[in-house]
Amino acid sequence: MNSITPTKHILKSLSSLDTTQKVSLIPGKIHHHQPKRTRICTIKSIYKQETRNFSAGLVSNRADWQTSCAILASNVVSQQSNERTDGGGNAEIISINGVHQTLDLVPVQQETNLPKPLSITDLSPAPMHGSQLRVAYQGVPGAYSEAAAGKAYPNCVAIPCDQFEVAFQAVGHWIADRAVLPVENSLGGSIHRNYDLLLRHNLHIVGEVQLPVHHCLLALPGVRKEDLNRVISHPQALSQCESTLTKLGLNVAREAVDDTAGAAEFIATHNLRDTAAIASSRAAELYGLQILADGIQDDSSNVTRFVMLAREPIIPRTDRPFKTSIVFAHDEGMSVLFKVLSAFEFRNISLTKIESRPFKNRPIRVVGDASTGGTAKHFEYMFYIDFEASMADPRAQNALAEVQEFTSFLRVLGSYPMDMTAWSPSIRDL
Ligand SMILES: O=C(O)C(=O)C[C@]1(C(=O)O)C=C[C@@H](O)C=C1
Repeated sequence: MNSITPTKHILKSLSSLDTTQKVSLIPGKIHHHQPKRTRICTIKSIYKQETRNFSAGLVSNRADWQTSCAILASNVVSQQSNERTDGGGNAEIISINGVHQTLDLVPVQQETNLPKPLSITDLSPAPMHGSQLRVAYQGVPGAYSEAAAGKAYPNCVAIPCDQFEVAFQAVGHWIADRAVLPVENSLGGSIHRNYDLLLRHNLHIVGEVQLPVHHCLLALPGVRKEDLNRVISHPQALSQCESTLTKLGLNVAREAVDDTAGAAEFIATHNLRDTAAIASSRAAELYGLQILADGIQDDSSNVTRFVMLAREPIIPRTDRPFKTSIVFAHDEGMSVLFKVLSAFEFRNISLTKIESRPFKNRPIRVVGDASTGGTAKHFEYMFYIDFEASMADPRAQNALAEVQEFTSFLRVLGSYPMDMTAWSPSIRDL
Protein backbone atom coordinates (compact mmCIF):
# COMPACT_ATOMS: atom_id res chain seq x y z
CA MET A 1 0.00 0.00 0.00
CA ASN A 2 1.45 3.31 -0.97
CA SER A 3 0.61 6.52 0.71
CA ILE A 4 -0.84 9.62 -0.76
CA THR A 5 -0.50 13.11 0.47
CA PRO A 6 -3.46 15.12 -0.67
CA THR A 7 -2.24 18.33 -2.21
CA LYS A 8 -3.98 21.08 -4.09
CA HIS A 9 -1.88 20.12 -7.13
CA ILE A 10 -3.82 16.95 -7.66
CA LEU A 11 -7.26 18.46 -7.85
CA LYS A 12 -8.64 17.04 -11.05
CA SER A 13 -11.92 16.05 -12.66
CA LEU A 14 -14.32 14.51 -10.13
CA SER A 15 -16.13 12.45 -12.68
CA SER A 16 -14.02 9.43 -13.59
CA LEU A 17 -12.83 7.91 -10.42
CA ASP A 18 -13.08 4.59 -8.71
CA THR A 19 -14.10 5.49 -5.21
CA THR A 20 -13.74 1.96 -3.88
CA GLN A 21 -9.97 2.03 -4.22
CA LYS A 22 -7.90 2.14 -1.07
CA VAL A 23 -5.44 4.83 -0.20
CA SER A 24 -3.59 5.70 2.94
CA LEU A 25 -3.68 9.06 4.62
CA ILE A 26 -0.45 10.17 6.23
CA PRO A 27 -0.66 12.09 9.48
CA GLY A 28 0.11 15.74 9.68
CA LYS A 29 1.21 16.36 6.12
CA ILE A 30 -1.34 18.93 5.19
CA HIS A 31 -3.32 20.11 8.16
CA HIS A 32 -4.10 19.27 11.73
CA HIS A 33 -7.14 17.18 10.84
CA GLN A 34 -4.98 14.47 9.34
CA PRO A 35 -5.11 11.27 11.36
CA LYS A 36 -2.64 10.62 14.17
CA ARG A 37 -1.57 7.36 12.61
CA THR A 38 -1.49 6.47 8.95
CA ARG A 39 -5.04 5.45 8.05
CA ILE A 40 -6.00 3.18 5.21
CA CYS A 41 -9.41 3.77 3.76
CA THR A 42 -11.35 3.92 0.57
CA ILE A 43 -11.64 7.18 -1.28
CA LYS A 44 -15.41 6.83 -0.95
CA SER A 45 -15.29 6.58 2.82
CA ILE A 46 -13.00 9.59 3.16
CA TYR A 47 -15.23 11.59 0.93
CA LYS A 48 -18.42 10.49 2.70
CA GLN A 49 -16.98 11.33 6.08
CA GLU A 50 -15.65 14.68 4.95
CA THR A 51 -18.94 15.60 3.28
CA ARG A 52 -20.87 14.57 6.38
CA ASN A 53 -18.59 16.68 8.54
CA PHE A 54 -18.90 19.54 6.15
CA SER A 55 -22.69 19.32 5.95
CA ALA A 56 -22.99 19.06 9.68
CA GLY A 57 -20.79 22.09 10.02
CA LEU A 58 -18.16 20.12 11.87
CA VAL A 59 -15.32 20.80 9.48
CA SER A 60 -13.51 23.67 11.00
CA ASN A 61 -11.55 24.86 8.04
CA ARG A 62 -11.75 24.56 4.33
CA ALA A 63 -8.51 22.61 4.08
CA ASP A 64 -10.42 19.62 5.43
CA TRP A 65 -12.84 19.74 2.63
CA GLN A 66 -10.16 20.48 0.06
CA THR A 67 -8.35 17.40 1.21
CA SER A 68 -11.25 15.15 0.40
CA CYS A 69 -11.74 16.90 -2.92
CA ALA A 70 -8.07 16.44 -3.67
CA ILE A 71 -8.24 12.76 -2.92
CA LEU A 72 -11.38 12.28 -4.92
CA ALA A 73 -10.25 14.33 -7.81
CA SER A 74 -6.83 12.81 -8.14
CA ASN A 75 -8.19 9.86 -10.11
CA VAL A 76 -6.07 7.57 -8.07
CA VAL A 77 -6.20 3.93 -8.99
CA SER A 78 -4.79 1.69 -6.35
CA GLN A 79 -4.05 -1.78 -7.68
CA GLN A 80 -2.72 -5.05 -6.40
CA SER A 81 0.43 -5.41 -8.42
CA ASN A 82 3.56 -7.46 -8.69
CA GLU A 83 5.33 -4.77 -10.60
CA ARG A 84 6.56 -3.08 -7.47
CA THR A 85 10.34 -2.97 -7.40
CA ASP A 86 10.81 -2.89 -3.64
CA GLY A 87 10.13 -6.57 -3.34
CA GLY A 88 6.64 -6.33 -1.87
CA GLY A 89 4.97 -8.86 -4.16
CA ASN A 90 1.42 -8.09 -3.02
CA ALA A 91 1.93 -4.46 -2.36
CA GLU A 92 -0.58 -2.05 -3.79
CA ILE A 93 0.68 0.41 -6.31
CA ILE A 94 -1.05 3.70 -6.79
CA SER A 95 -1.32 4.80 -10.35
CA ILE A 96 -2.38 8.25 -11.40
CA ASN A 97 -4.02 8.48 -14.77
CA GLY A 98 -2.46 5.16 -15.62
CA VAL A 99 1.08 6.05 -14.51
CA HIS A 100 2.15 3.89 -11.58
CA GLN A 101 3.63 5.67 -8.61
CA THR A 102 5.51 4.10 -5.78
CA LEU A 103 6.06 7.30 -3.88
CA ASP A 104 3.72 9.95 -2.53
CA LEU A 105 1.51 11.52 -5.14
CA VAL A 106 3.19 14.13 -7.23
CA PRO A 107 1.56 16.71 -9.46
CA VAL A 108 0.53 15.24 -12.79
CA GLN A 109 2.79 16.26 -15.64
CA GLN A 110 1.16 18.65 -18.08
CA GLU A 111 0.40 16.94 -21.35
CA THR A 112 -1.82 18.39 -24.01
CA ASN A 113 -4.63 15.86 -23.55
CA LEU A 114 -4.61 15.87 -19.76
CA PRO A 115 -7.36 17.82 -18.05
CA LYS A 116 -6.46 21.12 -16.43
CA PRO A 117 -6.33 20.91 -12.61
CA LEU A 118 -9.28 22.43 -10.85
CA SER A 119 -8.60 25.58 -8.93
CA ILE A 120 -10.55 27.14 -6.09
CA THR A 121 -12.48 29.31 -8.54
CA ASP A 122 -13.69 26.20 -10.38
CA LEU A 123 -15.29 25.11 -7.13
CA SER A 124 -17.32 28.30 -6.94
CA PRO A 125 -21.08 28.09 -7.57
CA ALA A 126 -20.68 27.99 -11.34
CA PRO A 127 -17.97 25.53 -12.26
CA MET A 128 -17.65 25.32 -16.01
CA HIS A 129 -15.45 22.40 -16.98
CA GLY A 130 -15.45 23.19 -20.64
CA SER A 131 -19.06 22.19 -21.17
CA GLN A 132 -22.29 24.05 -20.50
CA LEU A 133 -23.87 23.65 -17.13
CA ARG A 134 -27.29 21.95 -17.20
CA VAL A 135 -29.69 23.72 -14.88
CA ALA A 136 -33.10 22.30 -13.96
CA TYR A 137 -36.00 24.64 -13.18
CA GLN A 138 -39.73 24.17 -12.65
CA GLY A 139 -41.97 25.39 -15.43
CA VAL A 140 -41.78 25.85 -19.17
CA PRO A 141 -39.68 28.33 -21.20
CA GLY A 142 -40.69 31.89 -20.31
CA ALA A 143 -41.18 31.05 -16.60
CA TYR A 144 -39.50 33.32 -14.06
CA SER A 145 -37.59 30.32 -12.84
CA GLU A 146 -35.97 30.03 -16.26
CA ALA A 147 -34.91 33.69 -16.00
CA ALA A 148 -33.53 32.98 -12.51
CA ALA A 149 -31.54 30.03 -13.88
CA GLY A 150 -30.09 32.36 -16.54
CA LYS A 151 -29.23 34.98 -13.91
CA ALA A 152 -27.57 32.40 -11.67
CA TYR A 153 -25.69 30.65 -14.46
CA PRO A 154 -25.37 32.76 -17.60
CA ASN A 155 -24.92 30.56 -20.71
CA CYS A 156 -26.31 27.50 -18.98
CA VAL A 157 -28.61 25.01 -20.68
CA ALA A 158 -31.90 25.45 -18.83
CA ILE A 159 -33.88 22.22 -18.42
CA PRO A 160 -37.64 22.67 -17.83
CA CYS A 161 -39.24 20.30 -15.30
CA ASP A 162 -42.97 19.93 -14.70
CA GLN A 163 -42.64 19.79 -10.89
CA PHE A 164 -40.21 20.96 -8.20
CA GLU A 165 -39.68 17.35 -7.18
CA VAL A 166 -38.54 16.50 -10.72
CA ALA A 167 -35.97 19.32 -10.64
CA PHE A 168 -34.55 17.90 -7.38
CA GLN A 169 -34.40 14.43 -8.91
CA ALA A 170 -32.84 15.68 -12.14
CA VAL A 171 -29.83 16.85 -10.12
CA GLY A 172 -29.80 13.79 -7.88
CA HIS A 173 -29.73 11.53 -10.94
CA TRP A 174 -27.08 13.55 -12.80
CA ILE A 175 -29.48 14.65 -15.55
CA ALA A 176 -28.82 18.22 -14.49
CA ASP A 177 -25.82 19.76 -12.71
CA ARG A 178 -27.83 22.30 -10.74
CA ALA A 179 -31.42 23.19 -9.91
CA VAL A 180 -32.64 26.75 -9.41
CA LEU A 181 -35.84 26.84 -7.36
CA PRO A 182 -37.93 29.61 -5.75
CA VAL A 183 -38.09 29.62 -1.95
CA GLU A 184 -39.76 32.92 -1.15
CA ASN A 185 -41.37 35.96 -2.65
CA SER A 186 -41.51 39.43 -1.15
CA LEU A 187 -45.30 39.61 -1.59
CA GLY A 188 -46.51 36.02 -1.59
CA GLY A 189 -44.21 34.66 1.14
CA SER A 190 -42.51 31.28 1.36
CA ILE A 191 -42.80 28.51 -1.20
CA HIS A 192 -43.30 25.77 1.39
CA ARG A 193 -43.09 22.88 -1.01
CA ASN A 194 -39.44 23.62 -1.67
CA TYR A 195 -38.62 23.84 2.04
CA ASP A 196 -40.08 20.36 2.50
CA LEU A 197 -38.19 19.05 -0.52
CA LEU A 198 -34.90 20.51 0.71
CA LEU A 199 -35.25 18.30 3.75
CA ARG A 200 -36.30 15.22 1.81
CA HIS A 201 -33.47 15.38 -0.76
CA ASN A 202 -29.77 15.44 -0.13
CA LEU A 203 -28.85 18.40 -2.30
CA HIS A 204 -26.84 21.36 -1.04
CA ILE A 205 -27.62 25.04 -1.42
CA VAL A 206 -24.66 26.53 -3.30
CA GLY A 207 -26.01 29.98 -4.04
CA GLU A 208 -28.99 32.29 -4.12
CA VAL A 209 -30.35 34.66 -6.68
CA GLN A 210 -32.98 37.34 -6.30
CA LEU A 211 -35.12 38.13 -9.30
CA PRO A 212 -37.39 41.16 -9.62
CA VAL A 213 -40.68 39.81 -10.93
CA HIS A 214 -42.54 42.00 -13.39
CA HIS A 215 -45.93 40.53 -14.27
CA CYS A 216 -48.01 41.19 -17.39
CA LEU A 217 -51.59 40.32 -18.22
CA LEU A 218 -51.53 38.34 -21.47
CA ALA A 219 -54.26 37.31 -23.88
CA LEU A 220 -54.65 36.23 -27.49
CA PRO A 221 -54.26 39.05 -30.06
CA GLY A 222 -57.50 41.03 -30.45
CA VAL A 223 -58.96 39.99 -27.07
CA ARG A 224 -60.11 42.92 -24.84
CA LYS A 225 -60.37 43.02 -21.05
CA GLU A 226 -64.17 42.97 -21.35
CA ASP A 227 -64.01 39.58 -23.14
CA LEU A 228 -62.36 37.89 -20.18
CA ASN A 229 -64.10 35.65 -17.68
CA ARG A 230 -61.03 33.87 -16.27
CA VAL A 231 -57.43 34.69 -15.26
CA ILE A 232 -55.00 31.79 -14.91
CA SER A 233 -51.48 31.63 -13.50
CA HIS A 234 -49.18 30.18 -10.88
CA PRO A 235 -50.80 30.62 -7.42
CA GLN A 236 -47.93 32.88 -6.30
CA ALA A 237 -48.39 35.12 -9.35
CA LEU A 238 -52.17 35.30 -8.76
CA SER A 239 -51.62 36.34 -5.16
CA GLN A 240 -48.97 38.90 -6.18
CA CYS A 241 -51.47 40.64 -8.51
CA GLU A 242 -54.72 40.24 -6.58
CA SER A 243 -55.44 43.93 -5.83
CA THR A 244 -54.35 45.14 -9.27
CA LEU A 245 -56.67 42.66 -11.00
CA THR A 246 -59.54 44.00 -8.91
CA LYS A 247 -58.54 47.60 -9.71
CA LEU A 248 -58.55 46.68 -13.40
CA GLY A 249 -62.16 45.58 -12.98
CA LEU A 250 -61.26 41.94 -13.49
CA ASN A 251 -63.60 40.39 -10.95
CA VAL A 252 -63.49 37.14 -12.84
CA ALA A 253 -62.57 33.60 -11.83
CA ARG A 254 -58.93 32.95 -10.90
CA GLU A 255 -57.48 29.56 -11.67
CA ALA A 256 -54.17 28.20 -10.49
CA VAL A 257 -51.89 26.32 -12.87
CA ASP A 258 -48.35 24.95 -12.52
CA ASP A 259 -46.42 27.97 -13.77
CA THR A 260 -46.90 31.41 -15.28
CA ALA A 261 -45.50 30.63 -18.73
CA GLY A 262 -47.45 27.36 -18.77
CA ALA A 263 -50.61 29.46 -18.38
CA ALA A 264 -49.65 31.53 -21.44
CA GLU A 265 -48.87 28.40 -23.42
CA PHE A 266 -52.22 26.86 -22.42
CA ILE A 267 -54.16 29.89 -23.72
CA ALA A 268 -52.26 29.81 -27.01
CA THR A 269 -52.59 26.05 -27.61
CA HIS A 270 -56.29 25.98 -26.76
CA ASN A 271 -57.06 29.28 -28.50
CA LEU A 272 -58.90 30.56 -25.41
CA ARG A 273 -60.40 33.98 -26.13
CA ASP A 274 -62.08 34.35 -22.71
CA THR A 275 -58.96 33.70 -20.63
CA ALA A 276 -55.92 35.80 -19.69
CA ALA A 277 -52.63 34.68 -18.13
CA ILE A 278 -50.36 36.41 -15.66
CA ALA A 279 -46.85 35.86 -16.95
CA SER A 280 -43.68 37.54 -18.20
CA SER A 281 -43.32 39.58 -21.37
CA ARG A 282 -40.96 36.85 -22.61
CA ALA A 283 -43.83 34.36 -22.30
CA ALA A 284 -45.96 36.73 -24.43
CA GLU A 285 -43.28 36.67 -27.12
CA LEU A 286 -42.77 32.91 -26.97
CA TYR A 287 -46.46 32.00 -27.17
CA GLY A 288 -47.68 34.80 -29.46
CA LEU A 289 -49.85 36.64 -26.92
CA GLN A 290 -50.47 40.37 -26.56
CA ILE A 291 -49.80 42.34 -23.37
CA LEU A 292 -53.10 43.74 -22.06
CA ALA A 293 -51.54 45.31 -18.95
CA ASP A 294 -47.92 45.70 -17.93
CA GLY A 295 -46.45 45.68 -14.40
CA ILE A 296 -49.57 44.35 -12.67
CA GLN A 297 -47.86 43.13 -9.46
CA ASP A 298 -49.39 44.81 -6.41
CA ASP A 299 -46.05 46.27 -5.36
CA SER A 300 -43.24 47.34 -7.67
CA SER A 301 -40.74 45.76 -5.25
CA ASN A 302 -41.81 42.27 -6.16
CA VAL A 303 -38.80 40.01 -5.78
CA THR A 304 -38.53 36.25 -5.73
CA ARG A 305 -35.58 34.59 -4.05
CA PHE A 306 -34.31 31.41 -5.66
CA VAL A 307 -31.72 28.97 -4.35
CA MET A 308 -29.20 27.11 -6.47
CA LEU A 309 -28.84 23.43 -5.58
CA ALA A 310 -26.04 21.00 -6.33
CA ARG A 311 -25.02 17.49 -5.39
CA GLU A 312 -21.92 18.74 -3.57
CA PRO A 313 -21.51 21.69 -1.23
CA ILE A 314 -19.18 24.53 -2.10
CA ILE A 315 -16.21 25.52 0.02
CA PRO A 316 -17.36 28.27 2.36
CA ARG A 317 -15.26 31.44 2.28
CA THR A 318 -14.88 34.53 4.37
CA ASP A 319 -13.64 36.98 1.75
CA ARG A 320 -17.16 37.92 0.65
CA PRO A 321 -20.60 37.98 2.27
CA PHE A 322 -21.93 34.49 2.84
CA LYS A 323 -25.22 33.17 4.09
CA THR A 324 -25.82 29.79 5.72
CA SER A 325 -29.11 27.90 5.76
CA ILE A 326 -29.87 25.31 8.44
CA VAL A 327 -32.83 23.20 9.46
CA PHE A 328 -33.37 21.76 12.92
CA ALA A 329 -35.92 20.10 15.16
CA HIS A 330 -35.78 21.09 18.79
CA ASP A 331 -35.26 18.69 21.61
CA GLU A 332 -37.57 18.36 24.60
CA GLY A 333 -37.17 21.26 26.97
CA MET A 334 -38.10 24.81 27.75
CA SER A 335 -37.51 27.84 25.54
CA VAL A 336 -35.54 25.89 22.97
CA LEU A 337 -36.23 28.29 20.14
CA PHE A 338 -35.19 31.20 22.34
CA LYS A 339 -31.92 29.44 23.21
CA VAL A 340 -31.21 28.69 19.56
CA LEU A 341 -31.82 32.28 18.51
CA SER A 342 -29.67 33.51 21.39
CA ALA A 343 -26.73 31.44 20.11
CA PHE A 344 -26.72 33.66 17.03
CA GLU A 345 -27.52 36.91 18.79
CA PHE A 346 -24.70 36.33 21.28
CA ARG A 347 -22.23 36.19 18.37
CA ASN A 348 -23.69 39.13 16.50
CA ILE A 349 -24.88 36.99 13.63
CA SER A 350 -27.94 38.38 11.87
CA LEU A 351 -30.75 36.06 10.93
CA THR A 352 -32.34 36.85 7.59
CA LYS A 353 -35.16 34.30 7.65
CA ILE A 354 -36.93 31.88 9.93
CA GLU A 355 -39.56 29.46 8.71
CA SER A 356 -41.35 26.63 10.46
CA ARG A 357 -42.84 23.55 8.85
CA PRO A 358 -44.71 20.63 10.42
CA PHE A 359 -42.46 17.86 11.66
CA LYS A 360 -43.83 15.18 9.33
CA ASN A 361 -43.10 12.05 11.37
CA ARG A 362 -43.84 13.62 14.75
CA PRO A 363 -46.48 16.30 14.19
CA ILE A 364 -47.85 16.37 17.75
CA ARG A 365 -46.36 16.22 21.26
CA VAL A 366 -48.71 15.49 24.13
CA VAL A 367 -47.75 17.21 27.38
CA GLY A 368 -49.30 17.01 30.85
CA ASP A 369 -51.15 14.23 32.59
CA ALA A 370 -54.82 13.35 31.99
CA SER A 371 -55.25 12.40 35.67
CA THR A 372 -54.09 15.82 36.86
CA GLY A 373 -55.99 18.30 34.79
CA GLY A 374 -55.64 17.03 31.23
CA THR A 375 -53.12 17.11 28.44
CA ALA A 376 -52.13 19.69 25.88
CA LYS A 377 -51.16 18.90 22.32
CA HIS A 378 -48.27 20.93 21.01
CA PHE A 379 -47.49 20.95 17.33
CA GLU A 380 -43.93 19.93 16.48
CA TYR A 381 -41.96 21.86 13.88
CA MET A 382 -38.90 21.80 11.72
CA PHE A 383 -37.31 25.23 11.84
CA TYR A 384 -35.43 26.63 8.87
CA ILE A 385 -33.06 29.49 9.56
CA ASP A 386 -30.90 31.58 7.23
CA PHE A 387 -28.11 33.56 8.87
CA GLU A 388 -25.53 35.98 7.58
CA ALA A 389 -22.24 34.18 8.16
CA SER A 390 -20.10 31.64 6.39
CA MET A 391 -19.46 28.18 7.80
CA ALA A 392 -15.78 29.08 7.49
CA ASP A 393 -16.38 31.76 10.12
CA PRO A 394 -15.64 30.48 13.66
CA ARG A 395 -18.63 32.47 14.96
CA ALA A 396 -20.95 30.33 12.81
CA GLN A 397 -19.18 27.12 13.83
CA ASN A 398 -19.47 27.98 17.51
CA ALA A 399 -23.10 29.03 17.17
CA LEU A 400 -23.96 25.71 15.53
CA ALA A 401 -22.03 23.75 18.13
CA GLU A 402 -24.22 25.44 20.73
CA VAL A 403 -27.42 24.95 18.72
CA GLN A 404 -26.65 21.25 18.52
CA GLU A 405 -27.04 21.01 22.29
CA PHE A 406 -30.71 21.99 22.11
CA THR A 407 -31.72 20.15 18.96
CA SER A 408 -32.59 16.55 18.20
CA PHE A 409 -31.80 17.09 14.53
CA LEU A 410 -29.61 19.66 12.79
CA ARG A 411 -28.56 19.88 9.17
CA VAL A 412 -26.62 22.55 7.29
CA LEU A 413 -28.45 22.95 3.99
CA GLY A 414 -25.66 25.08 2.56
CA SER A 415 -23.24 27.93 3.08
CA TYR A 416 -23.14 30.12 -0.01
CA PRO A 417 -22.40 33.62 -1.34
CA MET A 418 -25.17 36.14 -0.84
CA ASP A 419 -26.75 37.69 -3.90
CA MET A 420 -25.48 41.26 -3.66
CA THR A 421 -26.46 42.38 -7.17
CA ALA A 422 -28.23 45.71 -7.40
CA TRP A 423 -31.70 45.78 -8.87
CA SER A 424 -34.23 48.41 -9.59
CA PRO A 425 -37.91 47.66 -9.02
CA SER A 426 -38.93 50.13 -11.71
CA ILE A 427 -36.92 48.47 -14.47
CA ARG A 428 -38.65 45.76 -16.39
CA ASP A 429 -36.40 42.74 -16.08
CA LEU A 430 -38.14 40.24 -18.26
O1 LIG B 1 -44.38 30.24 -12.61
C1 LIG B 1 -43.26 30.73 -12.75
O2 LIG B 1 -42.96 31.43 -13.71
C2 LIG B 1 -42.27 30.48 -11.75
O3 LIG B 1 -41.11 30.56 -12.04
C3 LIG B 1 -42.71 30.14 -10.36
C4 LIG B 1 -42.84 31.34 -9.45
C5 LIG B 1 -42.99 30.88 -7.97
O4 LIG B 1 -43.00 29.70 -7.70
O5 LIG B 1 -43.11 31.74 -7.12
C6 LIG B 1 -41.62 32.14 -9.50
C7 LIG B 1 -41.62 33.48 -9.44
C8 LIG B 1 -42.87 34.24 -9.32
O6 LIG B 1 -42.91 34.60 -7.95
C9 LIG B 1 -44.06 33.45 -9.61
C10 LIG B 1 -44.02 32.13 -9.74
